[in-house]
Amino acid sequence: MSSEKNSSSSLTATINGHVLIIVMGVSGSGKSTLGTALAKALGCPFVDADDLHPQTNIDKMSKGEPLTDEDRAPWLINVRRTALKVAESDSQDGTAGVVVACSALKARYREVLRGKHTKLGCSRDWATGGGHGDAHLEGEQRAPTPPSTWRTFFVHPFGPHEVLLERMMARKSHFMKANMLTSQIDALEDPLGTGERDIVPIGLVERVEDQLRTALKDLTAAGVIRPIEEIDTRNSST
Ligand SMILES: Nc1ncnc2c1ncn2[C@@H]1O[C@H](COP(=O)(O)OP(=O)(O)OP(=O)(O)O)[C@@H](O)[C@H]1O
Ligand SMILES: O=C(O)[C@H](O)[C@@H](O)[C@H](O)[C@H](O)CO
Repeated sequence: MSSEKNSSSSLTATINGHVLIIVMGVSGSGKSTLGTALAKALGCPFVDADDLHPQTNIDKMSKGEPLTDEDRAPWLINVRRTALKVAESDSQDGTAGVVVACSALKARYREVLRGKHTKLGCSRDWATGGGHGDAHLEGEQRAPTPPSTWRTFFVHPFGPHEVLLERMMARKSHFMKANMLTSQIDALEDPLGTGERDIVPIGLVERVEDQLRTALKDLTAAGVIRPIEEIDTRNSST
């Protein structure tokens, strides 16, 4: 990504290599809001995983029924594959990046999003097709074979349930109603609790700009992105 592309925003950085950044969390936690801001700051595309849910999933959630592993499995595979495709089509100067807003509530879901083969607690290994192969899946559902150069990072806004509830109750036209919050919280496997290392925790009640600053700082420390200033310095010395 070129620094010129990012120059309109005050908080800017650039992708380092091939990077998939997933803003995860329960409904109403601010994934879309922070994800959009992060993508803008990085000058890379943004994908909202809610836009990739099949209509059956949306209908189910709209009726107040939580999704199951079986409902989420093909969707998660599609989220990763779509995100990489979008990033690759926007790739510049040997770098490719994309920011995705996706609930990614369970550790096994995050494994699928990292491109690792895993079972999701159902009879079939959705990521690999398991012992049955993936011949039963139609083209769009087939497991991706991600290039090994891709690194995946999760940014996780989390905080008090009362704040989440307040935010969900304030939005009127969203398909996900506030009565689904408990099931979302029950499903969440805290990525810090599971010892996952590619996680950037973010305070839910902070201003979006402060959340963005923390995310950029921690992703820079992890070597996933580079501040624009660093790029400019490097360019001017060559
Ligand atoms: N840092 C913040 N401070 C105050 N309000 C926020 C913040 N981030 C998001 N919001 C508000 O909270 C609500 C939920 O945010 P958002 O839609 O980004 O969450 P989400 O996790 O993508 O939700 P869902 O997955 O349910 O669609 C929105 O009304 C948004 O404006
Ligand atoms: O895994 C899930 O249960 C879903 O992805 C939900 O999290 C919603 O789609 C989203 O949060 C919209 O409110």
